[in-house]
Amino acid sequence: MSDPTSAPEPGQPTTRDLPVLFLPDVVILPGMVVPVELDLDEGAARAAVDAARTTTDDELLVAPRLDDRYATYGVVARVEQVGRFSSSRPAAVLRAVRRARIGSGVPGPGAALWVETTQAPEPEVTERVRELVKDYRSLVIADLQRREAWQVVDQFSALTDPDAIADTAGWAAYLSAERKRELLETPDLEARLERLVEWTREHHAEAEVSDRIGAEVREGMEKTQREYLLRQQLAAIRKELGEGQPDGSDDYRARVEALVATDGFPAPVAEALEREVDKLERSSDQNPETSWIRTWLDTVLELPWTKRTVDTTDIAAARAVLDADHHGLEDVKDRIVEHLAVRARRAERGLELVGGRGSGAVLLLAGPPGVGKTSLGESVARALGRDFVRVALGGVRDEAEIRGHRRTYVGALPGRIVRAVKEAGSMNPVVLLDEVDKVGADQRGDVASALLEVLDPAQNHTFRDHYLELDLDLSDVLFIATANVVEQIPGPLLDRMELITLDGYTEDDKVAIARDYLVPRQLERAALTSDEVEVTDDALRELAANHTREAGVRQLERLLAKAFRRAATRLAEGATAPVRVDADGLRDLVGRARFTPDAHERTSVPGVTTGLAVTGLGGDVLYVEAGALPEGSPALSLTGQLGEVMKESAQIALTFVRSHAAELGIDVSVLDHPVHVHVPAGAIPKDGPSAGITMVTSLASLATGRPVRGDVAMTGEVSLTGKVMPIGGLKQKLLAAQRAGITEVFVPARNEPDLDDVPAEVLDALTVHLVSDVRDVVAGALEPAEDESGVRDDGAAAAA
Ligand SMILES: Nc1ncnc2c1ncn2[C@@H]1O[C@H](COP(=O)(O)OP(=O)(O)OP(=O)(O)O)[C@@H](O)[C@H]1O
Repeated sequence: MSDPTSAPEPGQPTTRDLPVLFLPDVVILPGMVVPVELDLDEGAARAAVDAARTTTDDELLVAPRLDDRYATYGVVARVEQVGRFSSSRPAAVLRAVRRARIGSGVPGPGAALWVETTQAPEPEVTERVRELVKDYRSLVIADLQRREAWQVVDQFSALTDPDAIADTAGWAAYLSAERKRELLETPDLEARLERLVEWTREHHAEAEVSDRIGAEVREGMEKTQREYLLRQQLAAIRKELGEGQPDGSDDYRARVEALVATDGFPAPVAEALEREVDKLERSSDQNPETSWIRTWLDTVLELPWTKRTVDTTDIAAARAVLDADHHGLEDVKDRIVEHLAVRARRAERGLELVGGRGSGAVLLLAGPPGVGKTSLGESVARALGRDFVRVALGGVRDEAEIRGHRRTYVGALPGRIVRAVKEAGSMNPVVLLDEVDKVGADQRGDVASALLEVLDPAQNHTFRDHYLELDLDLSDVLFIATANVVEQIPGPLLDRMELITLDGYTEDDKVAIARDYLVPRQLERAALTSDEVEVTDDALRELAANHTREAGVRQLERLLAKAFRRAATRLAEGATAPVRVDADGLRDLVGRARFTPDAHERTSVPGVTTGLAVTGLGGDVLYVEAGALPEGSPALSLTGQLGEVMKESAQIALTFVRSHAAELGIDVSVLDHPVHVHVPAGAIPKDGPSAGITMVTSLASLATGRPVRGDVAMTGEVSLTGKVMPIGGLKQKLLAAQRAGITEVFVPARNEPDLDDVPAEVLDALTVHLVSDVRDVVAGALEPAEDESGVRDDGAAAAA
């Protein structure tokens, strides 16, 4: 046991007995100055401080109080001052001087507990220690900005002794009492610094992460708060201006939630809607994107995602609807009904519709204007109990019209297909694609290929509109296409469709259609009744024959409308009802007849022949004129906007006539002169091979000087050897011939089967010559020869 009152000899490892003060919760390291409350621990603190007064340097040992054992080390501390805290509780200020090992308890004066203490040896300052001190310093300095570190920095900026530097850890708020105790109990400087550096580095890294997170959170909060404030202000300004709800996002949220909750709502669409509403709620009103999002939401919300109508499966009832809406067209109605029956059956068996002709996928109604294609489409919808929409494709040049513009375009819209479905209000409407022959392919993307995707049952259950960016199921849509000229439909598109042709009506048909459908409808439009206006069949026939010359009934319907407007005016002016619309009175009501049979007049000159052609407007008569040109002109001049094929026909015809002059009874010298072939009307482009025999006849007529008979018309391709080859559109051509007042026609023998489609009424009115050699045409079509001299004179006249 050592002398408790003597101070340690310098340089000696000293052992002294000192009163001890165990402090709970705090760990004091050498170098620290701390106040201690004296009432602490039921007077034990006061006893220890009092006892310290009895030692040489007013010293005592301060050590942490542990739960499970005695601490092995403490610090020797000097009592600097005894007084009161500002709270007036008694306290002492202790300065911790050095580390000391705690030995066993010893008896001592006063109430205090005394122990034997051994001063820790002077630590060795190794190279490693210096490095560690450097690390520690730099870590602490890096931490300068951090509040937790300031006390430490404060303490050690003046220090040079590594041991003292290491013990500044006592101030570090980031070290737990546990760790500080460990530092206290590690007298070995190197080991102590190692631990300290490791823990400081750990803290440093953690602090960095938490700083970063803190900064991000702060920034985010500032931004949201700012936006919130701005929006509140904006709402207030709007309210002042009386502009109402500035931001309908709540409204959208509710609408979306209500909609996606409906049965069978497609999940991907629901997701997309929710995503967009989220976006809307996050974005501010000034953002241009906000209005795009709104428009998009409006579009998607208005689509009939889950709505569909139930098809009428009663085929007889469907037929009855078609019959009620349209006169005649028996074969067309048969085909439509068959198509519907197959569709219904496939649907019942759960079979998919497949593309290709006759597959039942898409109907194509082809024919001239006004024959009822559009109204048949409407009828089909009515027969099935489906909604009906018409999509006009005429003049569509841009793929985006079909498939929509991407949303990033200014004023972007969904394509026509999506708009049609929206307009229909159900997912299984009848969509009439009007005038598919008028779509074009150009540099802006291929309209036809977009349509292919729409019509192809293999693809159209996931049709993707650029604007919606969602899959739309079109597989239940019944597409019906219409076209005037089948040849102008892009091949791949035509391949997917089931073609039904409507060739036009006979005069009898027109009279019946007018009487049963057009007259009642137009009377109603003019607010007239059948008691007020009486229309005779003769008047209708006269209108169909001489006031109009068309395959369909569009013009006829217009003239009826005109007649009824006049009739209404007359009634208003006091005429007595009923006003009679008869053949004689037509001139007053609709003006003069515009079409009178003119073939006789046109063909009275040698070199002019009546041909038959099919145009976009249906069948028509067309005249081929041949004339001789003066010497020195090109051998063959062709005018009338003829296409390549038609020009070749003219050359073939000329070659044939020249080389068979003798057989045809022609003076070949006339044809040695240059020849001009013209096909009026000059403004309309024409093409095709079917005017071949007409050209031969014209040239033969020119060369013989014998005019072509005015009651004759013809159609047929010709070969260089004079064979007559088959042509298309026979029914339309014969209808046109009858309309034009022709009574005899020459047609290719190989077209005979097509005569089955021609209405009996037309065949009754026409004498049809089936020919396979053009010489028979020439023989039958030219007026009989007069005497030799007369012929020459006529020929010369025509040539001049
Ligand atoms: N067989 C018919 N029975 C009754 N009405 C008919 C018949 N054919 C045509 N119509 C009537 O003639 C009018 C013209 O028909 P529609 O507009 O359907 O012709 P379209 O062939 O579609 O012509 P476009 O090719 O110009 O579209 C309609 O009012 C239609 O009801």
